[in-house]
Amino acid sequence: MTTATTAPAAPASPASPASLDARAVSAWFGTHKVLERVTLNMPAGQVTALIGPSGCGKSTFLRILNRMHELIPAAQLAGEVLFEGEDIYAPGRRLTDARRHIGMVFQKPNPFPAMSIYDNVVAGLRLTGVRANRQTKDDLVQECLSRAGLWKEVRDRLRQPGGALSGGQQQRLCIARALAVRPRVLLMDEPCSALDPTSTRRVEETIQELASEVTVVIVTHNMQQAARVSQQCAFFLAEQGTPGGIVEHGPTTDIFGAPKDDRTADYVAGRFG
Ligand SMILES: Nc1ncnc2c1ncn2[C@@H]1O[C@H](COP(=O)(O)OP(=O)(O)OP(=O)(O)O)[C@@H](O)[C@H]1O
Repeated sequence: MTTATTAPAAPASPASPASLDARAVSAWFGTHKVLERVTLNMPAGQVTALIGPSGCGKSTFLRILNRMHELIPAAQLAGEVLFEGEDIYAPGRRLTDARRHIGMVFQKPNPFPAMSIYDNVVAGLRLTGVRANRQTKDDLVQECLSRAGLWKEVRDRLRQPGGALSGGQQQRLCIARALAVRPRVLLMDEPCSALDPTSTRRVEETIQELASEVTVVIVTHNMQQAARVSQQCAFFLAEQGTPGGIVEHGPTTDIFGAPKDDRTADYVAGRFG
């Protein structure tokens, strides 16, 4: 752990959820345009689900929301992403600030397998240059594992390796690790696709419990999951030879119960994709 005096101290309590606003976001890989002017408001303290067939640009859009897209060679983008009204791509904005405020959980649970459960949770602090003393770390580990719905299962074995947990527990450990840097938004890219139904349910419960504390944006192929966990839903589609875009977005109850566009109705009913 770095103790450099310039490093920010770990905040004592969770931050409040923040809004994200994508404005006319387009994206390319080389000359291949994969998103066309996507505009979407992701309200603070709500779960927004991104749904749509494979290849329509959902993951690309998600990566743009915390500046991960720009790490891919030949990747480009246009448009704005407003975090509480401020463009994360504005000149002078630091990549590390976007990453600290906007965390990410990936499809496949990726804890550091040989590192202890405890050290996995605090690992994010080091990566984002935040300093914390032992007591602060102890408190943070308990709090984040509790928020991720894992504390009761691991409280007696915090020194065991993260890799020894089940897949569902590993994913909740990754959520705890992401929460340890106090993000105000959490992006989740198909977080349950590698999990069995019981673990999936547990992670879904965790997402619902977190929602009032951190804004969640989740990509999912599972329509039931989108309906269960989200309040807002955006349906992405890339029609033959065209870049992906949003066909329809709004309250999840409307997208599933009263979609305005026939393509949305067909997709949520499982008639394609
Ligand atoms: N690293 C990359 N290099 C080049 N093209 C890419 C890269 N990543 C994605 N693409 C292309 O961008 C388009 C959108 O992909 P993306 O993964 O964002 O879609 P998706 O809707 O998330 O798909 P899935 O549901 O299968 O994960 C696809 O045509 C894909 O081939």
